[in-house]
Amino acid sequence: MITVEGLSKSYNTVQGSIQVLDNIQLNVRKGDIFGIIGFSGAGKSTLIRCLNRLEEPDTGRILIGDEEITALKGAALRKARQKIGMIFQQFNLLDAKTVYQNVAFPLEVGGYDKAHIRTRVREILDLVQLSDKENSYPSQLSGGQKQRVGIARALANDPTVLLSDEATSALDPETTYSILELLKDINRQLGLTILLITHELDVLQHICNQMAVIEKGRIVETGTVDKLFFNPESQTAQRFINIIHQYQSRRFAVEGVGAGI
Ligand SMILES: Nc1ncnc2c1ncn2[C@@H]1O[C@H](COP(=O)(O)OP(=O)(O)OP(=O)(O)O)[C@@H](O)[C@H]1O
Repeated sequence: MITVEGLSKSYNTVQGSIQVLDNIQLNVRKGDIFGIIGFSGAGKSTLIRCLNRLEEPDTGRILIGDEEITALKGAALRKARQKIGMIFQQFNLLDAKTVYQNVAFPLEVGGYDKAHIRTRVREILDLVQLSDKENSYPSQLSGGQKQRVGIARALANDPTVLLSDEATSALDPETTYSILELLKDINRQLGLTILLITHELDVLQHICNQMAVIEKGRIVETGTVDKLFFNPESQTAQRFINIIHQYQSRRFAVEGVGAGI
């Protein structure tokens, strides 16, 4: 469903060119919830933004469904982007528009008629359990509700994949779980392939079946999420797992037998 071959990307800065992604290879199957985990600065956001060409890769090929994204430009690229839903850490909602208008926006851009838009927006707001908020403005919503609007907007055009750029990082743990559960439901109900980036093992553990570990712009490990927990191979994966082990052993030292169980 998503194939990335030989993707590299550098940024020009006042200090010169810095290479942020180095020969990335990825293969995400249809129906996967695929998590890319890495520490801050590893290149996660750059990678996910290259997938829909919000960032322009230097080299490499990106295929999503039947489309070779890296071969498209102009109107063809804009059309292909309509089938790539994306959600963001800071939600990126239009503050001057209501919930209804935010979700309707990509459908208006897609040129659908008003009756279709009305039916689709109501259907999607029902799916994300926000039907009672259609006339509210983003400023009147909680963080979790704002992200539900973000998800509804991303789903409006019936995308083939959903990209999540740290979508739960700005949310408290309880709200994070409710959003992750919603993404899981959407994956199950719609069979939608989800690719997410995160720096939280919890997120990976909670919803992903497959993962890749990114370290200094390179994919250093891929496989199932269970493999990451039981047999971490890369330095980054081992650092993530060590953080959990240290936390558990400290709790054990403070609380004794049964701590953390
Ligand atoms: N527009 C830019 N211009 C120059 N350097 C950039 C730009 N965007 C990102 N970088 C640099 O590229 C590297 C990777 O950044 P990126 O945001 O992709 O990492 P990340 O893994 O998503 O980090 P975080 O978890 O902190 O968001 C960092 O060193 C960052 O400073």
